[in-house]
Amino acid sequence: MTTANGPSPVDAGPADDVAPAGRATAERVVLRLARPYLGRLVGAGLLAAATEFAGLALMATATWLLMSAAGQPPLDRLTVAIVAVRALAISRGVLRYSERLAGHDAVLRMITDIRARVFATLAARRSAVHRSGDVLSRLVSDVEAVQDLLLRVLVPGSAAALVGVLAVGVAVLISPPAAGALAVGLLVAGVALPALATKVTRRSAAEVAPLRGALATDAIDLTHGAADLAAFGATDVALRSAEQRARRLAQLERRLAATGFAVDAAGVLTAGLTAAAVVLAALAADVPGVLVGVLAVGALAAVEVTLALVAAARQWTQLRPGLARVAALLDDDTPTPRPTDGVTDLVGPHDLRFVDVTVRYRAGAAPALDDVSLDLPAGRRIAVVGPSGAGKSTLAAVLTGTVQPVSGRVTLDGQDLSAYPEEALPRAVGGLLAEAYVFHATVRENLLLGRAGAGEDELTAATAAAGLLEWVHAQPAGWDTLVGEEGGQLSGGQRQRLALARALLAAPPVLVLDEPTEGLDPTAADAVLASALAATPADHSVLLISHRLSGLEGLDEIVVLDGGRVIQRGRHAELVAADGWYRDQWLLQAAAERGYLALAP
Ligand SMILES: Nc1ncnc2c1ncn2[C@@H]1O[C@H](COP(=O)(O)OP(=O)(O)OP(=O)(O)O)[C@@H](O)[C@H]1O
Repeated sequence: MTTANGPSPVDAGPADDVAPAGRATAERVVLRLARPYLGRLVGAGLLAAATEFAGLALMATATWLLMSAAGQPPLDRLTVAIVAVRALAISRGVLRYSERLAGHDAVLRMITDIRARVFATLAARRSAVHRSGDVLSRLVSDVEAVQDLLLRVLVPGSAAALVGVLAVGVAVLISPPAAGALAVGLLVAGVALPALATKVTRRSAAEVAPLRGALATDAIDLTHGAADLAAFGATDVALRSAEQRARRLAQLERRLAATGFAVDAAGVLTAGLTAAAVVLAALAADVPGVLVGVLAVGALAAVEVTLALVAAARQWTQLRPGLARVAALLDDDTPTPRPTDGVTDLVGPHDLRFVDVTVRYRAGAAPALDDVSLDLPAGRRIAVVGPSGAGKSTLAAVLTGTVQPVSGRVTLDGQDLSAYPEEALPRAVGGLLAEAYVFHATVRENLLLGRAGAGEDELTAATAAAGLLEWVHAQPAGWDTLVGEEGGQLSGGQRQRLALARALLAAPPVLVLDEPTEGLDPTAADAVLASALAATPADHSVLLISHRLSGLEGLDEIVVLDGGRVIQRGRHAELVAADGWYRDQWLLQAAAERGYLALAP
């Protein structure tokens, strides 16, 4: 069955690696999210700058101390420097610790907030088309990208820039020409080299991110699909293509590492050349020998600190795709539709209507639903039938709000479905959707997902209606029987019955049943459909999607879809009496099932 949980038509969604044009840049979105934590982050930045400056001052003071001590001056002339060296060494450790504490505290608070938002957005966008491996790696690594942007790019980057400016300021007091040479060196280390690092990293980084996503998906496919791959003899091919991707990734990462080393070497060279230029400028300006030494070591240390900007730039380039995805996911300025007056009460019967609904999954593609109209007042029971790909599951997906029409209206009690808060809609419309998921939990827990707090009688009634009660009673653990990962310890039919029982227990006023008897033999299918319909309260409406035409005699209307269009509609008796798809299919299925039953022991 084709899963119709597609996106709103033509919506590329957050899979885009780059934030859509016209939207705020990823960094701006992250900064907006960071606003509540700005005070803490600025504090962390200042502490980081103080740490680096303490390190720089330590090197300069220690140099002064060593060079002065070589002249064997009276000890009291050195006392202040000795104390300063000790104080700076200790304060550097304390400052670094406080900086890490403040930075991580701010970022971890913020990340908790962002993670919750990402989960909420993904959950709300039930339409997300991404595959589980990709989503999983996004949840983990993209959110970490936000953390890294702050902790490894912005905080150390701004601290390095601040320390560079301070170092030049102090050098000016000793010798302006030496300060000029230092400024040039710092500009090379803090501006030119980071720009170069960004340029050389960008292209490979842009290819690395999607490759990592693809590899995560490969891992899921190779493990979850192992049995099918083996059955079709396709394991080698799948492994080969995964290995190919892994090799390409390794090649790109090697190239990234090599260019990274080259830029690092240029950084070391810059530090040496800057120190040499500072020394020459200071000597030319007749600066005393000890201070020349202090300037030389100070210049080396300052360039070293500023080189942190190279690492920050490199990191930033690698983080950008992830940041763009998180930003695209969270930068949704469209306000969540709030319930308008009178739409909050979703308990009780409802009147649902499709008016000229057209759905298109891709711009330019044929519509999956084409001008479809339906009336589903309270208590009415409709079946939607049609050949594979006719648009049946798409109809259910529109109904549950996972796919948005490109034109036409879907209304619940006269209000557009989109006017309802996403979290409230399932209380009114829901049921057994395509590819229902069975959780690795007990039968009871799987059922209670339909209605938390349901009593034993309700569990029994729903399970009996789905034809699973006998099986439950036959299990040693009864309701507490574990069903295995994705219901793997159940047969296909039992899994389907369990999902149906859960939908019947949930009993939303508009019950959607997408192929409720799939995987059951004809006799069982007829019995289960009849008991499921009988178990549904009379004032609840039902939209049944089925490829089987048996058991539809009692329904109020049968809508035949083909290529997204309604080609026939009416009651079963009318449709079998008229020429057309329904009659042909009915005769074919009846003959096939008679043959099946004749063969059955
Ligand atoms: N998520 C999606 N993205 C793109 N196209 C889709 C998506 N889901 C369905 N389609 C397309 O929309 C059309 C209708 O599909 P739909 O799943 O609604 O058919 P169906 O009648 O339920 O088929 P089946 O009986 O085989 O499940 C098909 O052409 C299908 O390829």
